[in-house]
Amino acid sequence: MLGIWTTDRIRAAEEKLLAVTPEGALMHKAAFGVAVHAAQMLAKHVGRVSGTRVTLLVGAGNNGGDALWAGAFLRKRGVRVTAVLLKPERAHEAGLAALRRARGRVVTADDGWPSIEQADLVIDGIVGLSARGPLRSDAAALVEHVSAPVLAVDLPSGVDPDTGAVDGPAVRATRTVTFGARKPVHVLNPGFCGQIHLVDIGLAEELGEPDLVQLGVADVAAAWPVPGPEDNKYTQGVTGIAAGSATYPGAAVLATGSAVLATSGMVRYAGSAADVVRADWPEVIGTGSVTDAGRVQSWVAGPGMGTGNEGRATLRHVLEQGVPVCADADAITLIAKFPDLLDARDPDTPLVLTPHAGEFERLTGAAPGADRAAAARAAARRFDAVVLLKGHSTVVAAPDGRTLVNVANGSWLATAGSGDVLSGLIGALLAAGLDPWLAAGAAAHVHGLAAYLAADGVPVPASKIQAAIPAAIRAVLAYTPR
Ligand SMILES: NC(=O)C1=CN([C@@H]2O[C@H](COP(=O)(O)OP(=O)(O)OC[C@H]3O[C@@H](n4cnc5c(N)ncnc54)[C@H](O)[C@@H]3O)[C@@H](O)[C@H]2O)[C@@H](O)CC1
Ligand SMILES: [K+]
Repeated sequence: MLGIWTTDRIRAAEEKLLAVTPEGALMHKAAFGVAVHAAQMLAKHVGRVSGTRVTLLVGAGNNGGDALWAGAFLRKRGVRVTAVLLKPERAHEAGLAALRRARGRVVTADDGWPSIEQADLVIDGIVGLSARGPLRSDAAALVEHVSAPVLAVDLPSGVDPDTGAVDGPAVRATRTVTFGARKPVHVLNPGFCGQIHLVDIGLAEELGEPDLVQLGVADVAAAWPVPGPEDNKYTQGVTGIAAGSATYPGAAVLATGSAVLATSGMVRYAGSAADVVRADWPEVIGTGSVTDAGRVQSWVAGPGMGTGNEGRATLRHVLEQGVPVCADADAITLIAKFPDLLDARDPDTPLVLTPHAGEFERLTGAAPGADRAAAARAAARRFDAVVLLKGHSTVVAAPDGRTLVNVANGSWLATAGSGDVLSGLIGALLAAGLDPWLAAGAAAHVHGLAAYLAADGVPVPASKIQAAIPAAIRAVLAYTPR
């Protein structure tokens, strides 16, 4: 698993490291990394390094210090460097001296416009770990002038380091070079960060347990149920799907088919779309109602199920069965409307809720807000359930506080029926006995990958995302350690 640490934790780790490191050493390492990446970007965008123009946007803290030192290193490669100082009297002293020694130009913000407009590359050292609130007006004005590719130092200025929220003008970086460890902004708002590169400054030993994690492909491969010689159709779990209706069978077909494709276990469908489901998926055992569905090891309830009395009775029944439940779409709306439905649940059996922002608001009474990880964590505690909050970055929080983020490869998942596909994957993994937090995270990973493979750069309907599930699982399992 790849760790992500909040700024408080990073700062605490840095303090420990700073105490045992010669003064300036960490900043030199960080700035050297910035300079290397800047040179790479110049080579890529301009075709050469020497003779190009780089403009540094320099704030009053160490983030600006990094930019100034990087500028000094770039001077040695023949780059024409101009530093635009937002607070000349508070600019990082040693960094500024280094740039001056290297014969870099230094101007104030008022005189900075031409150099920003003419730059081949802009290095954003306005603000880093200590950023608070929207960019101040002088910084905001500079940011709005930038049209060249931007390399952000540590994180793009104007984007909140701990939540990724943007409230006003912000840097849209082509590349972000960060130090020691990734911060929440890098996974919660990757769109503003561009390509993210981590420069090792020796922080790993001091960091401790991460605040957020991202599942690596090897983690998903290790978790995904693969049958062994001893397994049969029951040992991989039986997934029950309560979804869709005779009038709207689509959700049933999407959720059920995805469960079929996810594992080698069995799938039962219960509802009025049974005939349509069987026509598409002959291996599925279909019944008209959850009451005569037979034994399952997990239920998926909700997609296209309706929010009337019938849906309510169905949801109550599946919650009473004492098996893990993935409650999606209409099931979330029903729980929001009738919270006592959750009384039917055995508190020791896992529940996974998969709201998008609107459903989240319905469920909890408040929109997720700027801090989506904190919102998901609070809802997970409140409902004693795994909460998967959908978005470009999907956050999955467990009641015990474990939180992972799944970053989408593009936005092709934002299409009708895509959520039904996800719920089927989660249900199949729950039936196979995976920890519910890992099941939701692994399903989100494969779902995103299937969308990416199916889309191949163009819009794609949910049925094609479903059809790409085997290719996505194949790609993931290629990472299984042998
Ligand atoms: N501490 C360390 O050991 C290291 C720190 N490094 C760099 O140091 C940075 C952190 O430095 P600092 O803690 O000095 O702080 P920053 O450089 O992140 O920011 C501090 C300055 O930004 C201003 N500021 C805050 N919010 C603002 C806003 N919304 N609009 C405009 N200005 C705002 C503050 O008034 C302050 O002057 C990291 O992001 C990283 O770039 C690296 O050099 C690696 C080593
Ligand atoms: K920055």
